[in-house]
Amino acid sequence: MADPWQSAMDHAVAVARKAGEVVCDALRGDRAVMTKSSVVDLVTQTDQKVEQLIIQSVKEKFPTHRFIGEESVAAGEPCVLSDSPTWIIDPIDGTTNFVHAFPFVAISIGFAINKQVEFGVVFSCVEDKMFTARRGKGAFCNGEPLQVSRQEAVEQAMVATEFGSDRDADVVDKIFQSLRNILCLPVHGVRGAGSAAINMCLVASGCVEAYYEIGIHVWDVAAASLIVSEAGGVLMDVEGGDVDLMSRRILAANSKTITERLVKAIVPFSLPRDDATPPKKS
Ligand SMILES: O=P(O)(O)OC[C@@]1(O)O[C@H](CO)[C@@H](O)[C@@H]1O
Ligand SMILES: [Mg+2]
Ligand SMILES: [Mg+2]
Repeated sequence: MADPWQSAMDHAVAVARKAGEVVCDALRGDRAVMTKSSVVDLVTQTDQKVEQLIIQSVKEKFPTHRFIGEESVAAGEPCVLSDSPTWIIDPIDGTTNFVHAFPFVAISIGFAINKQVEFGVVFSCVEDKMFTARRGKGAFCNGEPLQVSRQEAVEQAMVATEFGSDRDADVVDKIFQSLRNILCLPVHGVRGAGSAAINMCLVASGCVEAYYEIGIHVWDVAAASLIVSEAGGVLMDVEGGDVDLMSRRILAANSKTITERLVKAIVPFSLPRDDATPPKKS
């Protein structure tokens, strides 16, 4: 039976590539920086321009579809995932990297129906790596199949995480406690690309065994969550329960064995859910 969403996925790949050209052009020019939730939570006109490019392009082909876009939510749109076909968009995942021309920036486009991600596209545009996944049909990078690492020993694992943009001392302390616990398991190393989407694609590619973070948003991880699972990986909450893409917490890994060791090391804390934050519009 023909895949009813193949044309939508093809469109996502095409518009992600076009958005990547805009981002890479902007990397060669000036990048006016603005701030959002804190002085280190950055946004640029390129983030906003790319998100509008993607949304307008999709609306022309799929006028009844819904959207969750990082910069639209920042501007006051609700962050609500209904059963309707919904595009979950991070126009630039890794904006801080983009501002500093640190070469790991991704356009992330997830597509969900009945609250389940059906395809995911992450374009790491400086690397020119197009990561894709369709539910039940595998994960790929530039058309090559992806498979998570087969390493089951955490002591021989590489783990990815990020420090996030919260500079509250208590939150930073918890982040560092987790980092210390994990380093001392021990693990071979800890890395961070500066983008949740790229970190998760590194899990799917077998380059790191796991990625965890508390502070992410649904648009950071929706597309990459399917890329990880279709590459044979597992997704869960940092405390070991089912993953909840609206919870602002995620643990993506190559195996349950690795996740079980990491869950014991991570110091959990909770943040307001993405779908609990009231829209800013009056
Ligand atoms: O605001 P952005 O760039 O879309 O995303 C923020 C982000 O890059 O920052 C975190 C690193 O701390 C990542 O987990 C997340 O993807
Ligand atoms: Mg992001
Ligand atoms: Mg972003």
